[in-house]
Amino acid sequence: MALSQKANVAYSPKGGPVETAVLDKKVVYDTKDLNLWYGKDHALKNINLAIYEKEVTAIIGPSGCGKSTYIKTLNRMVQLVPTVRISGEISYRGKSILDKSYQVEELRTRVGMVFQKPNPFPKSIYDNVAYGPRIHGIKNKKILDQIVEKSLRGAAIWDEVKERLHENAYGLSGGQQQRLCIARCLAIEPDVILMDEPTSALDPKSTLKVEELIQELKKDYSIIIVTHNMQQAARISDKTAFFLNGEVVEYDQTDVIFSNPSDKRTEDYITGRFG
Ligand SMILES: Nc1ncnc2c1ncn2[C@@H]1O[C@H](COP(=O)(O)OP(=O)(O)OP(=O)(O)O)[C@@H](O)[C@H]1O
Repeated sequence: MALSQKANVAYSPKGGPVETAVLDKKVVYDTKDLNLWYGKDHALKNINLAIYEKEVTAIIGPSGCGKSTYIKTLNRMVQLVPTVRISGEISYRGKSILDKSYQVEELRTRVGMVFQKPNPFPKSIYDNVAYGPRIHGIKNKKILDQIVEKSLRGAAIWDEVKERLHENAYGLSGGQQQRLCIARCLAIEPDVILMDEPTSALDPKSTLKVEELIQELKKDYSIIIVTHNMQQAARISDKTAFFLNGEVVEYDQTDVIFSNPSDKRTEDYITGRFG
């Protein structure tokens, strides 16, 4: 069923919420008329996207269309690139994050990120997960133990590592390292988890585990995932945005995007005609 036909959901096909008051789910991120340039390269063009809480939102599209750039605007990581220039607005929980007055540190405690390649620190499994809480001033060993166990359980890796918590994280398999990175993310109790192709370096079995984990995590977190894997987007996401050449071509419920897209370019992409 198309989003717009659902009784309690108001929705604009181009991405913005129409009447947020009648939505049963809150908007976590609202992006309005976002444009981004790397020097002269216009990488994001008039992006309008409302992202809802406790859902999985997939960002799909061919290489170089701006998917990673977009999710890196959501935690302001993209502004680490010196040539970047941005216009438009992104609000997170109602506050404009592009405003100079917005404290980026606050955003980073609310929004975690998982990257394409697992990137554990060269530390023990325990210290990887305890790192964020320690930075936030938690020193009590009992509390840290609890956070570490809860986060590793939350990332569905506790049983595999509970006997080796003080061994180096580099001794884990790639799939385990990725789930450890998700645990590290959960330890700061984020609101949102950004995932940039989190399974592209993993084998099918580990991919499945991470996908199952994402399904579990969306009960408590809002997840935005960039993926090249169309089946993955179809399997795990609630909504899907199709990006092309820096624009959002179509954004809708995932089943609509994959069964009844309204734009020919979306259909061509999901049926493998290009990209
Ligand atoms: N740090 C950067 N400096 C300059 N240009 C960049 C930078 N990062 C990305 N770009 C450019 O911005 C455009 C969008 O890139 P982006 O990485 O967001 O695309 P993507 O859809 O995530 O691609 P992929 O699927 O290959 O990861 C590309 O033209 C790319 O060359």
